[in-house]
Parts: sequence; structure tokens; C-alpha cells
Amino acid sequence: MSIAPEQITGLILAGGRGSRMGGVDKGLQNFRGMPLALHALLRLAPQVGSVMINANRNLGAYEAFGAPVWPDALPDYAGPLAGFLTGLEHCETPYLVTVPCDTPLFPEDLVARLADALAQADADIAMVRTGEQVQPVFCLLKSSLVESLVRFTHEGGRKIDRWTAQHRCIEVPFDDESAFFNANTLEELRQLEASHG
Ligand SMILES: Nc1nc2c(ncn2[C@@H]2O[C@H](COP(=O)(O)OP(=O)(O)OP(=O)(O)O)[C@@H](O)[C@H]2O)c(=O)[nH]1
Ligand SMILES: [Mg+2]
Repeated sequence: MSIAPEQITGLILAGGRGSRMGGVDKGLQNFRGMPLALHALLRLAPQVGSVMINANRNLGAYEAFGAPVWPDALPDYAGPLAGFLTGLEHCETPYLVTVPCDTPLFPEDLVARLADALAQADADIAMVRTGEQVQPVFCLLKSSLVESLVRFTHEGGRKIDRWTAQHRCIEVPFDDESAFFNANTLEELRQLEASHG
């Protein structure tokens, strides 16, 4: 069994505090003259059937990118899992794939590789691994997990790995580690701009 792109909705995670960047709205910071979240959107869109954005501030600026924008239902910046929940609650396809807004050079075949691995392993969740490092915010998941995530988060659960461990989860190795370089600080953003990717 394989998974077609049309069965997958893409979600840009841009709902964080950006505290290591001085509290700015990270997704709206420019990278090579264009907002980071728009880079992610343009890179993800050809890989999936439709895309949406999860953001908690400056919603109008994100709406201008032309995709639906959903803020967290959970209060107080509950972390990336709150973004997963928001995505699953608005997802109308059998699969959701998430990418963070601060990693604009992620692979152009990211979703195809996650989807192949998920289908082959008959898993519920597939996450990127680079070297020894799991990158849980690059995550393909079955939309049917929404009830499980509602339960987990409403009981106060916040850690991605604690939740994913409850399901059939696989890690998909990616060799191109530099494609997953993410900008947490302004310094890292400038470093990324200077890179060859
Ligand atoms: N929806 C939502 N997404 C979040 C939240 N916190 C982090 N994220 C997203 O999760 C991804 C990884 O988070 P970080 O790289 O730590 O980003 P951040 O939390 O904005 O930055 P720091 O405050 O410096 O940790 C990013 O795409 C964030 O936008 C949150 O409370 N809600
Ligand atoms: Mg954070």
C-alpha cells in the first residue's frame, strides 16, 4: 500500500514563542528576502494535497500567504504538540505531516520518504532522524490519532515523545543533515542565509 500526496495535509508549525530569537514571531522573520514560514509553505505545498498554517500571533500576516491559518486551542503556548493537535483537529485527509517554520531548506522529497516508510512499516507515525538525533517536529501521522492526542493533552501531557511512544512509531533516517539545520537564534538565521543550501 502506498500513500498518495492528495491523502496528506501539510501543516507549518509557526506557533511558538521564539524566545531564543528575542521573542519575535519566528515564522515572519525574513530568510533571503522572504518570511521563513512562507519558505516552508512553498517547499511543502508541492509535496502534499493541501497546506495549512498553525500560528498564534499576527494571524493576518500569515493569512496573506494564502493558506488557512489556525491558532492553538490550548492556551499558553503549550508547545509543538499543541500545534499537532490544532492540525489534526482541522485535517480533512487521512494523514497530516508537520514541518517547523524555522527549517527552510528541508528536503523536497521529505513527505514522499516519510510516506513510503510509514506505509511499508504499517506504522501510525513516522518521524525524521538525522544521525542519532530524532527531529519529532518533522512528523507524518494518521489523522485518526486525534482522539488519542485530545486525551493526552487534556490530561496535561506536553512531551511529543511521551505521546508518540503510545503508538506505532518509526524513525526514518535522512542522510542530508544540513537540510534540517534550523534557526533558533538570529545568529543561526544569518548562518543559514550564508549556507549553500
Ligand atoms: N502551536 C505551537 N507551536 C509551537 C509552540 N512552541 C513551539 N512551537 C513550534 O514548534 C517548533 C519547534 O519549536 P522551537 O524551535 O522551540 O520554536 P519556539 O518554541 O518558537 O522557540 P523558542 O521559544 O526559542 O524555544 C516551531 O516550529 C515552533 O513554532 C506552541 O506553544 N504552540
Ligand atoms: Mg521552543
